[in-house]
Amino acid sequence: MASSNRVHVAVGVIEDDNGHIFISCRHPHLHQGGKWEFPGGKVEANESVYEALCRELQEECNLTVQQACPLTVITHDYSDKQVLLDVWMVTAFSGSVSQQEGQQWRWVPVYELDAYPFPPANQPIIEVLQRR
Ligand SMILES: Nc1nc2c([nH]c(=O)n2[C@@H]2O[C@H](COP(=O)(O)OP(=O)(O)OP(=O)(O)O)[C@@H](O)[C@H]2O)c(=O)[nH]1
Ligand SMILES: [Mg+2]
Repeated sequence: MASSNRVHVAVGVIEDDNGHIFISCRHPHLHQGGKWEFPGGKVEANESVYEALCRELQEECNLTVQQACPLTVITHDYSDKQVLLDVWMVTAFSGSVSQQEGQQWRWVPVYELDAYPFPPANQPIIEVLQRR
């Protein structure tokens, strides 16, 4: 499949003051359903990645991004879909954060991330976080 079919996704690793990371469980009917994820979603036309990150985190988590910086970029080919994950570390935010779309969610310490099944594309993100 041509690279233009690759889905560009803005992904936010949100860390609270205790060093815990916000994760939620994807609805079963979605792509990679039942796996845990970092919040985020597709970058729309005419939108920067940062704008997409802010919009998705507002929609999905009721979180207003105040500061974020790029963490890593991952391309991954699933059998049914090609993705480019543009992963950002959210270092300052406001809002009463929770998952807004009925998904299970929790804050977990970085060393516990291994205990959760994530989509295969996420493994490098977890490694980057654990190496910091
Ligand atoms: N949000 C998010 N998506 C991920 C992660 N890892 C990963 O492979 N993806 C993939 O990225 C793609 C797009 O993410 P998404 O489903 O959140 O997109 P979205 O919020 O715009 O959803 P929508 O299509 O319902 O509007 C999905 O195919 C999903 O499987 C992750 O950690 N977080
Ligand atoms: Mg999403």
